[in-house]
Amino acid sequence: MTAVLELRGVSKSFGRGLPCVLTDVNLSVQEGELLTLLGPSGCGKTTLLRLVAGFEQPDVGEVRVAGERVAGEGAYVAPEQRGVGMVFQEYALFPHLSVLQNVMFGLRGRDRRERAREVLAMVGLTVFEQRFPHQLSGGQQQRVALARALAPKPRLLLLDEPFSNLDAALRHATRAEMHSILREANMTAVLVTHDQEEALAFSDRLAVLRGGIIEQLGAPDDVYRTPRSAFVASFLGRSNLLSGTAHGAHAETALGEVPLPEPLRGPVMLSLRPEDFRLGEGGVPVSIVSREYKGHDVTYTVQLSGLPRSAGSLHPLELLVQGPSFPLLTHGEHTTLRLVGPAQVVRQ
Ligand SMILES: Nc1ncnc2c1ncn2[C@@H]1O[C@H](COP(=O)(O)OP(=O)(O)OP(=O)(O)O)[C@@H](O)[C@H]1O
Repeated sequence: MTAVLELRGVSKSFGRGLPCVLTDVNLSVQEGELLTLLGPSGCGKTTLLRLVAGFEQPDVGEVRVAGERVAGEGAYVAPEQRGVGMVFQEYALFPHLSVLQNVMFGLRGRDRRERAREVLAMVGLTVFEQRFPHQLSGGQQQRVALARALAPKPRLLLLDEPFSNLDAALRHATRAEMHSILREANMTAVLVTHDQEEALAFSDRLAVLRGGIIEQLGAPDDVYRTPRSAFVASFLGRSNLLSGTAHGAHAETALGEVPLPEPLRGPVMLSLRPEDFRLGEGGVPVSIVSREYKGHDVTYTVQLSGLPRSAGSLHPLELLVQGPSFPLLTHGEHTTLRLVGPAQVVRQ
């Protein structure tokens, strides 16, 4: 099967002697796949999208769209020739054109009106076709932008933080709608976001970027359950990073013996998710330091009691633990803590 998008050994810097914004990026996206690029501000997400769109050129490596080399090794195909559509954070609609005219803009041929109406129906905006952008909500404007990007039947769609201008409730609804529209159209898309919840909910696979390097790539549940580095463990969800010494199937830690996913020896760093603990069901004694009440559950910060302070640390070990929202535990309360989920060995 030919990948719709393929990046091979792509590196990019913005001037001689300046550090690489992207380093040796290899990535392929299959037909109908929704892939998310996730990472902190400045890690190179937008630069990667701009390279795919054709607004930037790689220093090294190549970009292929549907098997055709569009950049690298002397090749350069202009953005408008790549068959790549884009949706941005700011919807970039023409304020003086109606919804229908906005979607028709850029289409050629006698059937442009029919095609525009077809995509407006796809995004559920047929009744608004004569309105102007300012007469629509943010979520509706974003759907017009999506319709406009889909209208020329692109081979690939790039979505750059498309939901970040919307408030929380609308962001959630628009994301779900956009997801089902893209699925229905069997569209191949790359989404850029720094929002981990969005990446987990939206994608078939996600790539976590750090300093221009893909640190981990995989299905959202795989990356969440088996982060390979301390950075991925902490960036995608919350994690407790705990050092220990591995003796085969177990590691000796401040929490006692923790089972390892595979036998190891020597110093290790473990990632333990807050939801993989139970409070009040035996284990080591702890006290509640603080709590963050979230309605459906609570995240407690707990402190291990009665343990010697770890070497070199001035503070007793504190851990994040997710618990049920009823009954609530209060500050200073003493209870017990037991690890019930798997520990993951991560590199620092
Ligand atoms: N045209 C440019 N000239 C020089 N440096 C640039 C240029 N565009 C981006 N950079 C630098 O490249 C790095 C990556 O920027 P990029 O916009 O790709 O990051 P990002 O992950 O999308 O960040 P954000 O989430 O904040 O949008 C940053 O350090 C930025 O300052």
